[in-house]
Amino acid sequence: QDKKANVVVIGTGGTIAGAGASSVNTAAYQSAVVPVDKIIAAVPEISKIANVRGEQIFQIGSESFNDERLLKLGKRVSELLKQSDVDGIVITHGTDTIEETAYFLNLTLKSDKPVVVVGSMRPGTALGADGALNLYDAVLVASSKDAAGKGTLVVMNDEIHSGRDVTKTNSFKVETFRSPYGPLGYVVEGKLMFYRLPARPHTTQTEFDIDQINSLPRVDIAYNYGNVSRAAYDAFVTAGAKAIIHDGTGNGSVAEQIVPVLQEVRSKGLQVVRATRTGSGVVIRNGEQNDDKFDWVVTDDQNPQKARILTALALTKTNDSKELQKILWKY
Ligand SMILES: NC(=O)CC[C@H](N)C(=O)O
Repeated sequence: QDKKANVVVIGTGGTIAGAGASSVNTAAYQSAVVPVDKIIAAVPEISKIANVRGEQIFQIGSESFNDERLLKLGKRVSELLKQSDVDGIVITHGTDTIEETAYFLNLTLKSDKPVVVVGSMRPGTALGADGALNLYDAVLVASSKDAAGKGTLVVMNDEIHSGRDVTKTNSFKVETFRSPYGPLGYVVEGKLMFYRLPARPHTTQTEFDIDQINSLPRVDIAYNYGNVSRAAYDAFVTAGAKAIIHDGTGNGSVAEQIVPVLQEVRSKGLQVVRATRTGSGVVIRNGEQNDDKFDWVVTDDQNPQKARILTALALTKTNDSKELQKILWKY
């Protein structure tokens, strides 16, 4: 690179901003305590690859992300992306909900500039801390023209993932982020190596624009298991949900006592979205249940938490179940 890129690192908290009482605390520590400027300063190698400045937007565990914070983050990223003196963005983020934030940004940002979400599984104080290298790699990706136009990316553990696909699969290991179809590429020794491209529309190719969205309709997720009852569904209806993601067993199957509940939910105007709790695969329309008859919709391969994000965005555009189904299959 002849000229160093300008990258803004937005701090939101998480373990990458965490600190433990001792170096052997790899999994027990306080997250979201180290300011973003201190996290950047701890990796002086970064100044050789980019001009970086930090901006602290939140200092939270990512489990505490809500729609309001998601919108605030998205709007700030969008604002920065419009500045000619900003070439790329890195967001330091707790890993628990990275996949939701990354999918949301992937669907709503209107820019080709690289946006990279990064976290760590061990705090900076731990033996084998992974945050410094992850941050270095994230800045590298955010500075690179090769990463432009590929949607919002998640960089962790030497891998570059699409924000659409990536999901956290292990509660404590460094090797926790996986995409069902593999990462888009690697970052090794300061080099980006891409092998795949996202097939689904993202960022500039979608109908969702963060600048135009000021609130998200309430969408809840009802987890299913043996002996499941209607209690959660009723509570979500009472709370004012506009859609319920039925986090179903297997292929989004519905227990016999829940079938009439979902019919009732739909008759009250809420959308019913069948998803799978298995962690992978697509839910087949009219497979386990007659979706045509009940006017329910199915997820494609989005896990329930990603389906919640997409459904909420879809409901800002339409409340027609056929349109919603098309959107779930498109993105
Ligand atoms: N590894 C992590 O980042 C987890 C810490 C915290 N629960 C969070 O998601 O922010």
